Amino acid sequence: MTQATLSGPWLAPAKLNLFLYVTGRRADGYHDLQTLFQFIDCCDQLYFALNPTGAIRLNSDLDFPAEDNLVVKAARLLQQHCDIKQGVSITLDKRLPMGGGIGGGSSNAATTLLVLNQLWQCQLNLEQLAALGLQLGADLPIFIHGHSAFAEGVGEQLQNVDPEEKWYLVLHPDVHVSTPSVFQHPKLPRNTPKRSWNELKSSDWHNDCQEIVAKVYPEVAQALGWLLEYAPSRMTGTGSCVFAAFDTEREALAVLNKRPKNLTGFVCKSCNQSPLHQQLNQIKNIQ
Ligand SMILES: C[C@@](CO)(OP(=O)(O)O)[C@H](O)COP(=O)(O)OP(=O)(O)OC[C@H]1O[C@@H](n2ccc(N)nc2=O)[C@H](O)[C@@H]1O
Ligand SMILES: Nc1ncnc2c1ncn2[C@@H]1O[C@H](COP(=O)(O)OP(=O)(O)O)[C@@H](O)[C@H]1O
Repeated sequence: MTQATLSGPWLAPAKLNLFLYVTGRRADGYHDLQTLFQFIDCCDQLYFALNPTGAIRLNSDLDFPAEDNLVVKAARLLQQHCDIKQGVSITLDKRLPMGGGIGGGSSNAATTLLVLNQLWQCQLNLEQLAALGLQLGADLPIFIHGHSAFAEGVGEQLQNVDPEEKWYLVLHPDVHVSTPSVFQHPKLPRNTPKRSWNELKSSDWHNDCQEIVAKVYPEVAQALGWLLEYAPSRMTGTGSCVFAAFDTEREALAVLNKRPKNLTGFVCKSCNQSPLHQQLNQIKNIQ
């Protein structure tokens, strides 16, 4: 595999939380969850160019400082952890909506860790990369892990599962929901009883954050109310995106095309192996 191919584009897929239950509050302020993660084939793209100077640079259209970007934080963390002398210029082609509960920022950071682990020859395994990633956010481990999972703890205890791969219509209400504000809300249900995967997989699926978020953000309530007319629908993560499953792309597109003008959305296919890990495996097979 040539260095040019390794430079990109590398995919950073989004995720859906097919269910999300808050089962307790921990002493460190975080909440224990039980959630089902599945990837979707909607992705940001990243490019990497190594340099000998040690500098880490980011090219992107995002309107906040590069130093606050999880991509730069991930590159710096790995560089320091492995005492790497090389630097990297990273180009981020942002396509995923931000603050929508589909994990774009965490996925960008996970792609950065996984790809730089190869390019800088750090030789960390997935477990070590996931532990490093967890320092940047609770959603990092699932993207490092790369397979759909039933997750517990803050999302770092992962059990591989294979939920049916469906077509999803995802609506993105025009609001940015802050994850900390949802977890700080006094009325968030925090004590849903823990259940086993066996029990959960055959029950109806819900999201414990949905009611609060729909109350605070009427845009989320409107999107959910509209989509529920067509199919069972839920919010992903702490919102703002809501989704419904369909058996075919055609059915999902037909509903998308009927949406009111003020709603944006997209249709995607879910997949149990992360599109990034599909790319990484291709490289392993070629090398
Ligand atoms: C809830 C989930 C479910 O997938 O989804 P998102 O909607 O954000 O994608 C995630 O666990 C979010 O993960 P992530 O977005 O990485 O959150 P973090 O940066 O680690 O946490 C932001 C803040 O949210 C709160 N937080 C987060 C996760 C958690 N299990 N309990 C919490 O109380 C904490 O106050 C924390 O400081
Ligand atoms: N590479 C990145 N992509 C998106 N958001 C980022 C990134 N780096 C840092 N952030 C910050 O994280 C916030 C939430 O990002 P995102 O992952 O899109 O949302 P969510 O956790 O709701 O899925 C953004 O509003 C932004 O302030």
